[in-house]
Amino acid sequence: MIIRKKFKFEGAHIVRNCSTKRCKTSIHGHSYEVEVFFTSNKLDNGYMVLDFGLTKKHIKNIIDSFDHAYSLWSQETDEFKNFFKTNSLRWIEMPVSPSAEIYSLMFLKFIDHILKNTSFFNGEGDVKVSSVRVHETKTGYAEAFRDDMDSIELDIKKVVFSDEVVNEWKNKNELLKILSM
Ligand SMILES: Nc1nc2c(c(=O)[nH]1)N=C([C@H](O)[C@H](O)COP(=O)(O)OP(=O)(O)OP(=O)(O)O)CN2
Repeated sequence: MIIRKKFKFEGAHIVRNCSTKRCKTSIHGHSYEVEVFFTSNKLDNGYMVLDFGLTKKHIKNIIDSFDHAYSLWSQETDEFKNFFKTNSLRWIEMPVSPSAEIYSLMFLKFIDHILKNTSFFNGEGDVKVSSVRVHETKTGYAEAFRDDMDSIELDIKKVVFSDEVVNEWKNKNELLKILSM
């Protein structure tokens, strides 16, 4: 059985080295929709794969981190990076350029890590994230599956959230502990 929970964020970026000129040369934003798909080998005591409510804790925090935020590629120049870090409170620095493909793979990895390091107490089975679909526009999305997990090097421990982003996390200390595992 598979369930899906939808999240959204309003984010800004540049995707360097892509083919589309506007996309690679100018800061622009999207109203992203993120669909997260979960599977399990059994249903919990409420006959659910995973109560949707439980996804609104740490998983929602991670995706919402990118809301009203600039996704900053770590290979930008120091001048460019410093500009964002000194003039905008909400930013995320990431080791790979923020295409829709990368958002979907990165969220898949974060959610997989969170699920592996979270205990559930209502008879849940082996709950796994099976894929993450990131709609960048009304017409285009990317979807990352578990088989894609090692397709490119993307270490989530190298993703840096600005202080403002972290300080807005609900259950901040719990999530920081999970991310440090
Ligand atoms: N495979 C990908 N292609 C493109 C990505 C991406 O992440 N993965 N990103 C972009 C740009 O960010 C761009 O802003 C979105 O491109 P596009 O879908 O062409 O946007 P439009 O609104 O112009 O498209 P419509 O056809 O008008 O809906 C580019 N490509």
